[in-house]
Amino acid sequence: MSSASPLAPPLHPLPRLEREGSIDMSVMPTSNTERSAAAISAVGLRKSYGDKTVLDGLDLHIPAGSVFALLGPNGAGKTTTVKILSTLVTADGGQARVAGHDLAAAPQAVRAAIGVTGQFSAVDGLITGEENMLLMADLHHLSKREGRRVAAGLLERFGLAEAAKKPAQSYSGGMKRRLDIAMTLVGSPRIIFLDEPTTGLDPRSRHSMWQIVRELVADGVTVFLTTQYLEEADQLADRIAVLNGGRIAAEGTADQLKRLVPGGHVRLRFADPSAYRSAASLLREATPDDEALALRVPSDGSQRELRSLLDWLEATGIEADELTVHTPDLDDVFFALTAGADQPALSPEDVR
Ligand SMILES: Nc1ncnc2c1ncn2[C@@H]1O[C@H](COP(=O)(O)OP(=O)(O)OP(=O)(O)O)[C@@H](O)[C@H]1O
Repeated sequence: MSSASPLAPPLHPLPRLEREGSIDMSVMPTSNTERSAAAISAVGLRKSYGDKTVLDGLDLHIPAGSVFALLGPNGAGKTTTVKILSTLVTADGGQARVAGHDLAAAPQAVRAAIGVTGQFSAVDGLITGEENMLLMADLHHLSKREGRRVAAGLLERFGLAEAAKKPAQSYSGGMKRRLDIAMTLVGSPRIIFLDEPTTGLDPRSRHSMWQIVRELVADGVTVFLTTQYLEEADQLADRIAVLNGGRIAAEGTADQLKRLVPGGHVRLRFADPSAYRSAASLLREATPDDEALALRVPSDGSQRELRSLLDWLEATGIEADELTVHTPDLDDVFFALTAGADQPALSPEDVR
């Protein structure tokens, strides 16, 4: 499996949208032969339970060595996607390749290349953290000596060395999650699925989990993350996809997604009241704030729009003392894109 830099340019840039227009819900193209090597790719994945369609043609392309976050409201099908891609559940239709292996034709090879942690924890509470690790080492057919070496190293790395001889059921939620990930790493997987890894954790444990993810990625591991926390996706993911109605409603970097919803603006602040007044009279689309001597100019924050604003200021000889770009946050994007899901959806205005 070749690796690709997480800093590679966007594989399928989102289309530019009309500023005042509605959100483009179109699915981004995913079957492009010019793509870089994928750790995970899927085309047209489908899954129904009874007459409920959970996945209705899911397309994915996740470059090796990157973090991909799948967001979606409760019941959107995030866990179902993880279960399919990790061979725990079979899809009704579509194709997927994980670590270069076809999911349907070579599920054993897929299983050997991946690790899965999250909502279905593998931790046995009745035995110690160390015993859990050694059990894992046995499952991976490591020799006793090698198993002890790997277990000790991982327990140390995840801050569990002191608690190693205590039963796992005495661990805090954060410690259990760390043990779960440590157990997954015994097999040195190149791809890890983390299904809601920080749900229920306090902020400190959440940050320590984020650090673990960053370290995994620095080691070249590909991380497929599902999360309810938009900040988590924002912090960790190279690319984020929002799952809604069984399909990917939008996909891109956090910044690209934020540009999808209206509400972004540039704030120009002036020290000189006369400069402020002339700018306000010329920039008709701007919302003035007389008290702060500031103008709020609608903008998607793109380089093109910023350049045209700066060019305009230059041409008119108006000098702003401060220019700040404000993009909507991921909450805005999430609410806007998942309107129509099972629970009441809010418009971007409602959440601003
Ligand atoms: N084994 C099953 N049998 C029947 N329905 C199922 C089964 N597994 C999942 N579902 C249904 O499929 C839908 C998607 O479930 P899934 O757990 O994938 O959602 P999710 O996005 O992970 O949600 P959450 O954020 O709440 O964990 C839900 O409506 C769920 O009830």
